[in-house]
Amino acid sequence: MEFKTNRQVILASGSPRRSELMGVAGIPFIVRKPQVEEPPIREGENPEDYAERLARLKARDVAEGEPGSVVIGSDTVVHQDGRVYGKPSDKEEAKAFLESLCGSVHSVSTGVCVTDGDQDRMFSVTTEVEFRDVPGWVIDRYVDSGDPMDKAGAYGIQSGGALFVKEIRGDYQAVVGLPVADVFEVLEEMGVIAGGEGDEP
Ligand SMILES: Cc1cn([C@H]2C[C@H](O)[C@@H](COP(=O)(O)OP(=O)(O)OP(=O)(O)O)O2)c(=O)[nH]c1=O
Repeated sequence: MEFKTNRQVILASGSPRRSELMGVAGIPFIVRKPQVEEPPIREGENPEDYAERLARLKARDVAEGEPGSVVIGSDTVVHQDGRVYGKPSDKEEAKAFLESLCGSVHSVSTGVCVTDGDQDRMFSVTTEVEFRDVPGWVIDRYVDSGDPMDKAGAYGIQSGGALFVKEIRGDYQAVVGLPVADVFEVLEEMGVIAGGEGDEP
């Protein structure tokens, strides 16, 4: 499956997972990596708003140099009871994150910003993920694999982190990093996807 777009669509992301999801959905796109420092969450800011703010920073950064294009920025934040788990800074932190996430439910919020350089469309998608209790040595083995290090909450649900999952409620793709069905819907509403009503097929 491959859709056509009437404008260049740019994914403002260095994440291979996000590229893969755009490809699976058949949306033609190119990649530009945003050059932004991710600021920390503000006092009193909720995680969904934070994820949207970062998504907007990324989209805006890339959109500046790409007039006429539609740019998609995204950010994924893992959180539980008001505590935000970003990417772990080292293996010890990855282990601590996973130990506290195991045996309970946490939320994964992915913020998205789609901008045409003029208007920004922002939304976020939150998925609940329940982790089972996993023996300490399994966590150690997973941390040693290195997989957690570039991922929010120190796990990849699409990779070794799958071993922790008891149940998920919501959009799996949003946990991996991009709620691709929602992104498609926004692009369709913006008239970016060719072949819709009133368009030549
Ligand atoms: C929870 C979870 C996160 N992740 C990843 C998705 C994101 O790449 C990363 C969260 O960090 P982000 O800061 O959202 O994204 P990034 O820095 O990797 O990429 P970019 O800003 O260039 O778009 O965690 C998974 O791959 N699987 C998961 O199950």
